[in-house]
Amino acid sequence: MDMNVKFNNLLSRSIFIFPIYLPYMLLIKNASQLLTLAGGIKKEDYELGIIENGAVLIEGEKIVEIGSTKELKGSADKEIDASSKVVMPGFVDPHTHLVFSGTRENELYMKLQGKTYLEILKMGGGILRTVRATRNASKEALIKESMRRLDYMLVNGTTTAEAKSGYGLNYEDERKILEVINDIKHPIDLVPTFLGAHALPPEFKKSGEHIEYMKKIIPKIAPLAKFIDIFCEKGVFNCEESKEYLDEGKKYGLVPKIHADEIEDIGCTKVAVEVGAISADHLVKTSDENIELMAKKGIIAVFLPATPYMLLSKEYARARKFIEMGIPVALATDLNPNAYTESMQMVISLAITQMHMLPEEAIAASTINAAAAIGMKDKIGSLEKGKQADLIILDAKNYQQIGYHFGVNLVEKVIKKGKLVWSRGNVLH
Ligand SMILES: N=CN[C@@H](CCC(=O)O)C(=O)O
Ligand SMILES: [Zn+2]
Repeated sequence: MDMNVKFNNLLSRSIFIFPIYLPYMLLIKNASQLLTLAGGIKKEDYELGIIENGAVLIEGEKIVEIGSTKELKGSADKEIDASSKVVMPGFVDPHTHLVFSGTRENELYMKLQGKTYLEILKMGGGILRTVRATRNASKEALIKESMRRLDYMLVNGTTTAEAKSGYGLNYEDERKILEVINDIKHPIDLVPTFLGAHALPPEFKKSGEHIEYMKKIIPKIAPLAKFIDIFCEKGVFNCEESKEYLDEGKKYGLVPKIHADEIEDIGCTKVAVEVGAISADHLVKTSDENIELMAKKGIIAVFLPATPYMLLSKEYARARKFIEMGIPVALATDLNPNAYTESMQMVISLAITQMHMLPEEAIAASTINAAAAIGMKDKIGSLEKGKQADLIILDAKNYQQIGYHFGVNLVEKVIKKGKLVWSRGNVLH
């Protein structure tokens, strides 16, 4: 048999054996408003990029085309009609403590009697109460509890979230939490943060001793995390300890984040600037001078309005000041047993009503800016060609209804990596 015939036989057999799968094409069409959020993370850059009667063409896990329904219709295997709905990027939640055991609703009574967050912590409640419960919980139990929270997050429109350790405060239990974050199987993509310096555990008398212990375990724990974080606060960890601990994390490739100025401004944003943090979070008490410092270094401000809300506080981060200073601002739930919410829609409502952010600013802060706060703005957070196809379809005629129509879940469908993973009425993932 001559070579040619042999080659043709081989080719025909190989085509037969390895049929080439055409990737699945999905078209989301007829959106009353399609928000692309393409453009950037600073006020003067980003725009909602609204397309009336918009459509998104998805191939496999990626967005391949954005445009009007007229341009794109008829080009997919499956179509989802988004008539009189808003279509936008899935919410990104850049600050959560979602892996924990036990709850602290009892502390509502203490707050109602006027006890402060730090007073409750000093009494062995707060974070330390959750540490005791989480240390006693098995990895399996933590996975089970976290899956329920992730399901609530998904149906409320979150498609990517950061998740911190911080309720172990020793090597074994910090590792256990980070393994849960790395191993859990859920449509929501998780980004792990090592928050070993979250509070002073009972085994140490001085905060400096705990920092020394945590610095020693960083080499073993670093492979399980992308970020490192600390609760820089009066009576918890001071600026010097924070800088030392974050700098040690950087040696092992961990990108710094910092809980700053939640209760007092002791200068933690200065530490954020010195270590080149990707974000500083809370910022309720940040002084004008330190806001200016953050502006110079382009550090992303992450606001967590659900925390003052659940601390019965009237004081929220001065979002307008940060925005006027040109600082990119993001929003997050801060999901934890003190601020126990999975809803980015509730956070958007609080950002508008309590921090006077414009709806457009709050939406950008919950998508593209939030993606930037976890180093993922090139992959998610906006609807652009080549980005991951993470979208949500909301029962809203226009985007201003998000935050305005509050206390309910407006999300009707969630598409994650090009797949419909949740549709109101049944769970598909
Ligand atoms: N303040 C520090 N850490 C979390 C709260 C954790 C907790 O209270 O369990 C926060 O960011 O608010
Ligand atoms: Zn936090």
